[in-house]
Parts: sequence; C-alpha cells; structure tokens
Amino acid sequence: MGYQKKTGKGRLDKYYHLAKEQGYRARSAFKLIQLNKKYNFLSSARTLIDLCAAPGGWLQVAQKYMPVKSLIIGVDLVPIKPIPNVITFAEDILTDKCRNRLRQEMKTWKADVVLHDGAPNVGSNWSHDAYSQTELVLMSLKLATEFLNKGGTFVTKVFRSKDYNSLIWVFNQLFRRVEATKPPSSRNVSAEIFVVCQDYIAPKKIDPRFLDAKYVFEDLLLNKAQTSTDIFAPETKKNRRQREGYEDGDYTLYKKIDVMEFVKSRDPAGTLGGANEMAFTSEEAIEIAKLPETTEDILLSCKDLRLLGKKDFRRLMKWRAGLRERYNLEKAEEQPKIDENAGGEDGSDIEGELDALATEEVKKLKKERKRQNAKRQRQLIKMQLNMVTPTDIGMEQDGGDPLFRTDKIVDSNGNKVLKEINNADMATVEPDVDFADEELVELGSRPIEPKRARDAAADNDDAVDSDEERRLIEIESQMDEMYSEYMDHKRERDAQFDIKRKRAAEEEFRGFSDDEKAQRNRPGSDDSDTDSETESAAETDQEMSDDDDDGDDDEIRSMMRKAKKTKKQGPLSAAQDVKLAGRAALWFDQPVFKGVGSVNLDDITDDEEEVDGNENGKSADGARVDQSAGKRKRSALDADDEGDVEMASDDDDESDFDADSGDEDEGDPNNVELNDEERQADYDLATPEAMTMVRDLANRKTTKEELIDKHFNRYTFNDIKDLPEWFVDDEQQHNKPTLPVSKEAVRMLREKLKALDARPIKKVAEAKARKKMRASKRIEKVQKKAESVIANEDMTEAEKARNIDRMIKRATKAKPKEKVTVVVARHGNRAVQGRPKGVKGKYKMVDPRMKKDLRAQKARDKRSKKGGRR
Ligand SMILES: C[S@@+](CC[C@H](N)C(=O)[O-])C[C@H]1O[C@@H](n2cnc3c(N)ncnc32)[C@H](O)[C@@H]1O
Repeated sequence: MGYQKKTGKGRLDKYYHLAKEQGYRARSAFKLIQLNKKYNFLSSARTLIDLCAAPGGWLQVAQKYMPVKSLIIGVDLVPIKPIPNVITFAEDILTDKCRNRLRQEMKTWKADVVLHDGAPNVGSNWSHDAYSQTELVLMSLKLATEFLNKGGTFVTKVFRSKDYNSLIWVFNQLFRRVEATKPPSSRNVSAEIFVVCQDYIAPKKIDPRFLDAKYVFEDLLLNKAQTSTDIFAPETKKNRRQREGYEDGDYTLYKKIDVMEFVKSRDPAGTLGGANEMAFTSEEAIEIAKLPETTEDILLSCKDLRLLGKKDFRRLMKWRAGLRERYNLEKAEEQPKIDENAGGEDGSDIEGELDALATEEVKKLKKERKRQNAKRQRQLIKMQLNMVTPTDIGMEQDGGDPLFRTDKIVDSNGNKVLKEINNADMATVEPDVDFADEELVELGSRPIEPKRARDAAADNDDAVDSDEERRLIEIESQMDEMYSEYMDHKRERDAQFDIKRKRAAEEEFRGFSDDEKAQRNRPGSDDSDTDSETESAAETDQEMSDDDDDGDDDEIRSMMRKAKKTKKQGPLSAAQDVKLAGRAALWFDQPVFKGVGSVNLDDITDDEEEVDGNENGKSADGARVDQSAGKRKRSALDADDEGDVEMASDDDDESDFDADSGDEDEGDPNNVELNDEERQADYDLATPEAMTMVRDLANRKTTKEELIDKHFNRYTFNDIKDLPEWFVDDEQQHNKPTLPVSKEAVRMLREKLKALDARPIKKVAEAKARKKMRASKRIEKVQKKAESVIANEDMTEAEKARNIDRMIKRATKAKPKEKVTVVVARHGNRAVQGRPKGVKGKYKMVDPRMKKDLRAQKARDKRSKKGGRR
C-alpha cells in the first residue's frame, strides 16, 4: 500500500475506483445510481433523454437500469463513444438544431425521463459560471417540457447560486413533486446539488417567460411577490395589465373566482392576490350580494382585484370577517381543531385556547422579526469587514420604496418620529405598526398606532375582532416577507455587479479623483448614495489621480477619521461611511503601504493621530501611518516637485522605501536604477533624523512644506562657480542645520536594528539547512525500506507495522555521542596490540610522555601569559 495520491479535490476517491472497477466512464455514474435508488425513476421508464451526457456515465447507468429495448438518447457538445442500444449525437443543447435532432430521434414518442448533468467550464468567476449553469438548466427544462410525458421525471444538476430559488420556483410550477438532494457520491466541496422533479403536469400552454432566463433570473421574485399577495403595492396598479402568476395546471392569464372562495379561504390574501376578479355566481354569493354590508365600494373592488389599494383591501377583509361571522365559518373551522387539542373541553377553554393561539402567532411574528434584525446585523458586520457593500443590506430603503418610507411617520403633533424609530429596538416594535402610506399617531399606551386603527376604534361598525387583527398581523408580516424577498433579490443582483466592480478596482487602482474628494468634502454630501455606489469600474479608473501629495495625505487622514467614526456611530451612519471604509481598505492595499506599522483607529483623535508603537505590525485594513509618513518624507526630501507621489516596493526590510517612479534629484528619473544599498542610503529610515522627520509628519507636528522650508538656508543659492572644490566640500558639510532627533525615534531605530541583529547569520542558517537536508535524506531511505517491507508477502500486517515503526524510530532518534575512553599506554597497557584489557566501547591510546608534555606546555603558556601582563 503506497501513498494515496491526491490531486485537486481528492479526485481519486472511492467512487473513482468503483467506477473504474465497474466499467463506468465517469464517477458521476454513481450520482445517478444513488438518485435512482432514492426516487426509482429508471426501472419504469421506457424512453430517456440525457442532456449533456458525455462521456456517457449516466447513459451507461440508464442502459443498465432501464428495461431492455428502451429508447435512450444522449447528447453533448462533445461526441460520446458508442454505448450499445443508446443513440448519441453531438450538439449544443442551447441550439434549435439540437431540438430538431431530438425531435427527429424521438419521432412520436415522449420521454419518461429527461436527465441533465450539464456544466459549463468552471473558471475563476464563480458567479458567472453559476449563471451559465442555471441557463443550461433552464434550457434543459425547456427541452424537458417539450419532450416529457405527463407524469414524467426531470432530473437536473443545479449549482447553489443566487438563482437557485428562482429555478426551484419554476420547477414547482411545472412538476407536482420537486426535491433537491445531494447524493453521497457528489463531493462535499462541490456546490452542485440535484433536483428531482417528478410528476410532470404537462400543461397545455406554458408562459414562455417561465423558461426565459432573463425573466426567471432577473424579475421572477419580484413579480411573484406582486402576483401573490402584494395587491396593495403601487407597482401592481401601474402594471395591472401585466398579470402573472399561475396555479398548478392553470395557465390562463385572467382568473375569476367566486366570492365564496374568498370568504371560505384560509389564505384570503393569497386568494385575492392570485385572482383578477371576484364574481357573485354561486347561490351563497348571490345572497351575499344582496346584503347591506356588500356596499358599492365592495362590489367595485371585487370587479378588479388588481386595482385594490390598501384601504380597499382592508375593507374587503373586514367584509369577509363579517360574512364569516354571519355564516359561522370561523367556529366551524376552528372547532374540530380545538376539540382535538383541548380534548372536548367547555367553551371557556376554547376561548382560552384561541387566545393562546393568538399570542403564539404574535410571538412567532416577533421571533421572525428578530431573526430578520439579526440577519441585518450580521450583514452589517460583514459590511464593516468589507465583505459586502452597503447596497447589499439595503440601507437605502428609507429613500427607496414608497411603501416603506419612514419619513411619513409623525407623532400626534405632526413631528417626524423617524429618529426614534431608527434608534428603537426593532425586535420590540409592535408587529401591527403600519409603516405604509398612512399617518401614525400616538395613542394611549401603545406608542405608535395607525390613524386607521384610531378611526376604527371610534367607529363601532368598523371594529375588527381579534381574529381579524391576527389576520391583519399576518398580512403585515407577509408584506415584510415580500419586502425582504425583494431586498434579497436586489442584494443578489448588486452582489454580482459589486464583485465585478471590486475586481476592476483591484486590478487597476491609482487613487481618487478630485471630483470625488470634493464631493465627499461637500457639506451634506451623501456617501451612501446608491448611484455613486454603482459607478462603473471605468469611472473609477478615470477618477484616479496621483498628482497631489497633499491631497492624498488629507485623503488618508479623512479616511481614517471616517473609519473611526464608523466604529463609533450606529449602524445607519456606519453604512453611509462604509463605502469610504471599503475604499480606504483598497487604498491601503496598495504596495506602498506594505511593511508599515498599523494604526489603532481608536487612538487617533481629530487633532492628533498617534502612530502605533509597533512599527512592523499590520492592521486588518492595511492602514499604515509610518508608510504614509515615509511617503511624505520622500516627497519632502525630493523637494523638487509638488505633486510627487512615491510608490514603495515590498523590499526585504519592511520599512524600506523604493522609488518606482517619480523625479529623482537629477537627470531622467526613469533612467535612475538604484541598487539596494543606494536605495537604503537614500530612502530608508536609517537615521534618527529621518525617523524623527517621518514621525513628526505622521503625527502632524510638521508639514511637508515646513520640512522643505527648513532645508533652505541663506547658503542654498550661493554661487559656487569659480570657488575651489575643497572649499565647496567643506561648506556643504557645515552650512546645513542640525536636524532634531526625538527619543522615540532613536528607540524605534534601535529596535529595528535589534531585529536585524536577531536574524540568524549565514553560517548558522547554512548549518541548519544541512541538518534539515540530512534528516530528509534519512526519511527518504526509511521510506524506501518501508516500501520493500510492505511488498514483502511473507510478513503479516502487524509485523510490517512493527518493522516500519522501528525503522522510523531509528531514523528519527538523535544519536548520542559515543564516549571515548582514553587509555594511557603504561604498565600492562604498554606496547599492547589491539584493544587493551577491560576497555569497552571507543577508546584512544595515549602516550604517557605525550600527556606529561601537554601538561607542561599548558603550564608554560599560562606562565608566559601572566608574565606578559606584567
Ligand atoms: C459533468 S459532464 C456530464 C457527465 C455525464 N453525466 C456522465 O455521467 O458522463 C458535463 C457535460 O456537459 C456538457 N455540456 C456543457 N455545455 C453543454 C451544451 N451547451 N450543450 C451540450 N453539452 C454541454 C459538457 O461537454 C460535459 O460533457
């Protein structure tokens, strides 16, 4: 048994070997075997189409598990090696050609099973791959809808991506049973799962939008929400002619229901959302139409349910509640349930039970709300770690959907209470607070109560009972759910865009534009503006400017301050600043900031930023004050160009500064190639003076201009023409001011040197490497020996193990130095040939004379040393 070879993802796993053993062309064959074991769709199938079938593992399984003489067709982009009794051809399943060819092969038959295991080439862009895979899935579903028999099965591979839920929704519209599963042979590291759709409904007509990738993946959730219960969403009014949403098997565009269906429905909001008109056709409904409570308004609302506003909706719900009471429907429905639970107890118990149910429902809603808040909180934390962008958490919601605008929320005096609401603990907000387009007023013990509720309380006729309230709560929660779905969808869309934008920014990032800086500095400018958030990468490129040193310094400082504020402020302001924080992270990711000490944001005050004591420490966002200070130092020392920004390279020494570009003191900067020593001499913080300067700059004790000024004196512009060289040299040594040196700078420099000293010297490093090499050679030897032991068939497994264990112990055991016994060649040991008697182990014969001579020599040396000192 040698070493188990493992390439990417541990490819050579159990199923790989099993597939080889059993003659399957691909290990994926086991996925189908396992799926079939669970759902058993192959044994009863007579016709099967495998889309994306190469190399043919699934076809082999189909051929093995389906009855003989079944029709099996496999198609793939690449040709499939022939399999007995299987028709294969090479086509792209996304083309019409493939469809026609399938039609040709299928003749008048219909398929019992359609399989799809397609996967596009998986590259580095995960979100794109997942998308094209889902497109493949949708196309295979399209083919399945064309070729599948009623009751047929469609099995497809799906990658867990943002489109997953949309796909599942579509499957559910076309199949009675849809289950997602991951067979054991599918690697855990893979995002793939398999969806088994059984019992194909085979509707006569399918809305083409179901199978249109653009529609399904872009707008599905939104539209779905609009058509189910979102009947008071303003968008519905605008788009009321675009009716969507179908029930199983019902694919008509216009849906008319009987009023009683609504009255009896346990999901009235859903019923209303799913229909266009309510008619009074049944006998009971005709009776209802004659009742006084069935007002003109109600009749009008029933005519076009898509036109319902929120008030209409509530009116209908109240009307329904009255009817249910009149027909005792509530009791009829609740009684058996309660009897079941209460075991046939008396009326008061039933009341109690109802109350308990109601409180439980409210509790559930609160719990859900808390969960949503926790989710939002998590998003926020992620965002602060730059894992997502503000658009991802939908912080812009206040300005967005009018349905959720909080700026309309006012107290009884007409003051806006947005602030209080923002500060409030959302988990404790009453679930029936109306955040929609109605005014909210303070009322009694309830801090915020809809005006509508107050009116309702005043008007006895309109009063809603507790059941109805519960239903309204339900509707409110549905609204919340729909909104969160919408936000999720939006977030997902943004995420894809954001990845691209981030990538583009990472690939080529040079700085920020003046425009943007100006905008940020402008009072009242809104950093959380989503429009600016969605600037294209091209714009970012355009914005890049590297010609203003001061500006860059200010930028860094302002970003640090912003980041610090982000820490202190609440979540909303944090979201507004996070875009900037993200940018700051990008900015500090530049190579110029490598190797410079981190900044403790808490230690920075607006007036003075303290430099982190640890010069080499790295902060999470890579902000490095020392480095920016070093940059300033360079700028200051160069002193010949205002807008010179220096880029530092990642050198051996972390604080070394390198000039990739920029003007040099003399000549063409591009031609100046500095070697390490020169660079160190010129740019390293190798002197206490340089270190002091840099620290002063970083701590804003001085400015670049002041530094530059200090280096000019009355001798600077002396005309040195015609002066003797020795004089000029001498002058240059003495006409410069002595630069100040701070204690802290000296200490830092000393520490830096200490760190340098602590590095192992070359010889020690070489000796260590030799030792390592010897050890690895020993291990190699043992390995070889172990292999031969393993191959030895005469030994038992236990013997082999013991042997190898011994060998490893021997190889890794450090050998103690053997003791050498010194034997003086005197008395019996004189002129002895070979080992002297009674001596074991290593020995060394020494001449007694030699020993005496050696001792005498040592004594002489000692004496002469003493004499010398005197
Ligand atoms: C994972 S393999 C399928 C393995 C197969 N189920 C088996 O057991 O041997 C995915 C296949 O999808 C195919 N494919 C990808 N895009 C395709 C397309 N547009 N049309 C046809 N085949 C496609 C690839 O050529 C590849 O052979």
